[in-house]
Amino acid sequence: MMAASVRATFRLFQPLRPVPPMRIPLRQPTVPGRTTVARTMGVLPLPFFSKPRDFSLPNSSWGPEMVRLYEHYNSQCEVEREGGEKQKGPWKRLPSYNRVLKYATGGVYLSKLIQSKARLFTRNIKEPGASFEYVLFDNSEEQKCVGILQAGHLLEGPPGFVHGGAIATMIDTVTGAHATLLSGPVMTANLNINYRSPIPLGSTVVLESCLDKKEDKKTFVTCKVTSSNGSKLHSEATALFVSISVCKILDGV
Ligand SMILES: CCCCCCCC(=O)SCCNC(=O)CCNC(=O)[C@H](O)C(C)(C)COP(=O)(O)OP(=O)(O)OC[C@H]1O[C@@H](n2cnc3c(N)ncnc32)[C@H](O)[C@@H]1OP(=O)(O)O
Repeated sequence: MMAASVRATFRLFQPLRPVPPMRIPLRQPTVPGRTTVARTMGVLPLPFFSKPRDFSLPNSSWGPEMVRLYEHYNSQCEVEREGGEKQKGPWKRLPSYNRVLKYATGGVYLSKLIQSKARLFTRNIKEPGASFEYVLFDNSEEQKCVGILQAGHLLEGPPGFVHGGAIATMIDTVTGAHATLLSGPVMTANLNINYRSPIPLGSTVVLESCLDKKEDKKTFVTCKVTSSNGSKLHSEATALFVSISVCKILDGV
């Protein structure tokens, strides 16, 4: 019964795009001599619904390079035409939440129904600036996705530098989000990374994911991690994502 209702809710799934909150019919008590009136309620009471916090907006832990790069891409999300009219620009900022499924269903605590303590790995540390501070921007025309990452002190690997697993996590996150935008629900099948130069802890880097090719269920992307001014190559990667059916995840794959 629960699995069926979860599956029904999942039909609303739209990767990285919020859907409006569910409107639930609420029955009024029947008044003698009148028919039952149904009205709708905006959202269900807590704990089932709440407004998710977008973690990809600037906070006080962001350093000048992180802010500069954010503003660089954010200013291209909306452009002003000659008459002062605003229109969509080439880039789109992707909002980010600490529960993927909660967001995908417009605030429904779907992941609570599946696993109450589940949190997105890259958004599970509350202290701002301590781990992954990042924001993603997508350029659908150029089939590119950019991630700006400020790597916090909890991501240490070699003394003073970022852990290779943390770098892999961010590459997987940027390429995974990109592949999802390109192909719908996917899972990482293969990720190959060459680490070229270490990333100093606390620094800001840019991850650029580009579509290589699509073949049936397979989406191939490449990714480069560079210093914030682009002068140093830190890592380069290739990744393969395979399209999956969302029901497969619910059935335990
Ligand atoms: C918004 C936040 C974004 C975060 C993104 C994070 C993404 C993740 O981390 S996902 C977690 C890590 N990944 C996993 O756990 C995946 C585990 N693996 C699986 O579930 C499955 O093996 C899966 C889904 C990848 C592929 O299974 P399945 O759907 O049965 O694919 P299958 O039909 O066998 O293969 C499809 C094609 O892909 C190819 N393929 C599958 N796996 C691989 C692989 N590892 N390497 C190379 N090719 C592969 C097959 O050869 C086949 O190719 P072709 O069509 O040319 O014959």
